[in-house]
Amino acid sequence: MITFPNAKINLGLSITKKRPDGYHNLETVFYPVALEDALEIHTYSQEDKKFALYHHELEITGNPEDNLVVRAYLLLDKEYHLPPIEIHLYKHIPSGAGLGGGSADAAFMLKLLNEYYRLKLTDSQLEVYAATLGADCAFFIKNTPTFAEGIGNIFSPISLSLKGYQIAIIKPDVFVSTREAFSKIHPHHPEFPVKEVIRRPIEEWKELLINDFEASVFPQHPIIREIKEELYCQGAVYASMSGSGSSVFGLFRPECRIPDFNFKEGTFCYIGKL
Ligand SMILES: C[C@](O)(CO)[C@H](O)COP(=O)(O)OP(=O)(O)OC[C@H]1O[C@@H](n2ccc(N)nc2=O)[C@H](O)[C@@H]1O
Ligand SMILES: Nc1ncnc2c1ncn2[C@@H]1O[C@H](COP(=O)(O)OP(=O)(O)OP(=O)(O)O)[C@@H](O)[C@H]1O
Repeated sequence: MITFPNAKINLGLSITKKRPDGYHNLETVFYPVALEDALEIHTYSQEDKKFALYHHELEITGNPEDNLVVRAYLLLDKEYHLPPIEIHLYKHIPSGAGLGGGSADAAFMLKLLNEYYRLKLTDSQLEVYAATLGADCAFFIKNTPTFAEGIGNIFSPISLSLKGYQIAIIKPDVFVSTREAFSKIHPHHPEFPVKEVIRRPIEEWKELLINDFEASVFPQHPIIREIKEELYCQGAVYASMSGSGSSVFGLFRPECRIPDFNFKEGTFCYIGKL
């Protein structure tokens, strides 16, 4: 059975408080984007080991047992004693991009196992499992535009549709550590709360909708700021870094002709429709 885990972008991201457990409270809107990995599982015929993981296309660092799809499988296996499986992960969403690729893979693995082995878990139950795998993992269970607060795990649905808009996602060949990015933030409540700005016309977002990580990440990696500026030069109605970087997205009106970008070699570029 196969599924297609998709990326997310953050529309606005305010880091409001450092918590005693070391994590941070934040406010953001998660919006799904059709940039997809492919994730396929089969019951494994050789029963001498629990799983075999094969990656294809983009590289993923780390040991197989640390891969989030494997962690998702082992989490459900602990409770439901699943058969051994063979996993094929075709990676197209770049890692360390702020696009939630690893979290999406994990959440889609939970949904896939639920369906394949008829575990009959509800979305709420799947969200509880997902939340133990990563801060923004639970979003990908329902995978609809969502306002998130808490550590990124308390959700309220929002009625926001960007249908018809085009999106460009550009990721330069630089890595931003999410943990390190959080450590450089001075948490504060925003002048214009994300939840309110998002209800305003998209033309107003440029001045009001802020990703707090940009202020600390741009000085260290000026190329990310340059990409954002280029997206505005090319006609984006709104552009921002996603998550803690290093990707930047630009939203373009349905009728706008997105040019062929000419970024440095090694830059990841995706152009699609919302
Ligand atoms: C910044 C965002 O991309 C916004 O969507 C996400 O909140 C990041 O989510 P993620 O990559 O799934 O993050 P995790 O893998 O859970 O956490 C990585 C590290 O980031 C820090 N972290 C993460 C989320 C959060 N609300 N506060 C934090 O301080 C913690 O040091 C944590 O060890
Ligand atoms: N299935 C997976 N796909 C990608 N990375 C994975 C996966 N499993 C574990 N990882 C590890 O997680 C790290 C972060 O990858 P991820 O794709 O989630 O990017 P991210 O940009 O940090 O996403 P986020 O928006 O959640 O911050 C990688 O460096 C990698 O070592």
